[in-house]
Amino acid sequence: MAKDPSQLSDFDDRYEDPAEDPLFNIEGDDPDRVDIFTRKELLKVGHVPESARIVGRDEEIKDIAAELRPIVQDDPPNNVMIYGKTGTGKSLVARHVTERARRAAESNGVSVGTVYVDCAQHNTQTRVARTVTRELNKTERTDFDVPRAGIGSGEYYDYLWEILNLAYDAVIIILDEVDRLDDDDILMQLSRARESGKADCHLGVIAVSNKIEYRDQLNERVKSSLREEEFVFQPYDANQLRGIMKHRRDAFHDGVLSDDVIPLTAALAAQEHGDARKAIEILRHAGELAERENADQVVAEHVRDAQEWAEVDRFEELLRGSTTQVKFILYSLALLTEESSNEDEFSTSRIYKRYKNTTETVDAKVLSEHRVYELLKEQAFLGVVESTRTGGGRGEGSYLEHRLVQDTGIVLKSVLRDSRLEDLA
Ligand SMILES: Nc1ncnc2c1ncn2[C@@H]1O[C@H](COP(=O)(O)OP(=O)(O)OP(=O)(O)O)[C@@H](O)[C@H]1O
Repeated sequence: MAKDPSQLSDFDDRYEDPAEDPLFNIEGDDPDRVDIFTRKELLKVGHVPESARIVGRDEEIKDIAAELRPIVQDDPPNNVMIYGKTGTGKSLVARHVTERARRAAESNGVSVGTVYVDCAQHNTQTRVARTVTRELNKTERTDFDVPRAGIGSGEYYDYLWEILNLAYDAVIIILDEVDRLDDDDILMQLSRARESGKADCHLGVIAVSNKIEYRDQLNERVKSSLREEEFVFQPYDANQLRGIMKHRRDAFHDGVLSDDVIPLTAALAAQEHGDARKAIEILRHAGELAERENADQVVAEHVRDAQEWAEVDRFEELLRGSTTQVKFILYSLALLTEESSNEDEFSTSRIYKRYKNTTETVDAKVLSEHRVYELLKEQAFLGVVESTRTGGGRGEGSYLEHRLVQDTGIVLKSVLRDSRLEDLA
């Protein structure tokens, strides 16, 4: 008998009525339990909020709209480049303005296609060309399908030019994290499509990057064909972050957020570099922690725990791909730091002694002191530790001392999340 593809397996369940499965039985929930969230989707990072919820970016929205405005009258838009640190609203503003431009143009009888591409995920020319082409293809207008695989970027471009000619007056393409592309030829293809006679459609590119030096890396031909307008988004201050979060408070049920939660979350995110993504993530996670604890309210302590969780996560991301040996070294340095109340910089030989101790405890291979020194220098290059040269006393040579950049608690927690280091915990 053919299997129902929606079934994950032949699930031989003990519960006749699946609603009785205790893991998922919502009837058994405590009736006094307070629901924390009412519209959690407002706290999702990819969520594009309506205008009223966008705070402190009026000028940027106006400026970028001015670059796209020509499409409303079926004239060519300008290309735009948006720079700024992470979480400063670049993607949000790009998507928001693009959608408004599309609606305004459509109501004026100009048909506009829009595509958003995350170049961190689609980092080759073929992948971007495929995403753009397949998303823009409207079979009812073009009467053909675009293959998912088996063709190269050149063929995707051929499809794309045909789609642009058949289906649209103008198209706006957002290339987010554009610096992650392994080849900038796509920028040239798109910006030259019309003048080279390939597409009879206005094409605007909004490229987004958090690397301000990105433009200098572009090849001259790309720069001259893109001729884009540049905008730099500044980080948010604590006031703006507070505003951003207040406009999402209806993600929570009334009365669930204690008064100090939003100011504290804003202050913590502002201390970093005014990252709205981080602020929203901390707020969501604080809510989840309260939910898990069955608490009636989200309070300051949930925010602090959520912030620590975010830092451990970020640090773990930085360590992803590091060997177990590197983690032994960082673990040893963290312990040394914790044990010493008045110093946080240690010579390689002190770290090595501690490291030997650590590896022996779990019966792991012990590297040579020189190798540990090299690995510490590698970690300094990655920004995990800071190594400074110290002059020895008389007759002694100078040597390196190493210090953890991140809080020891965070380092210990991230390192111990690795199951291979479980025994140390
Ligand atoms: N001005 C704002 N008003 C309301 N929400 C905002 C604002 N700026 C950013 N956000 C929210 O913060 C989160 C991160 O914003 P966004 O993705 O636009 O940042 P970004 O600058 O593109 O970051 P990255 O470079 O890391 O991609 C999103 O959830 C977004 O909705």
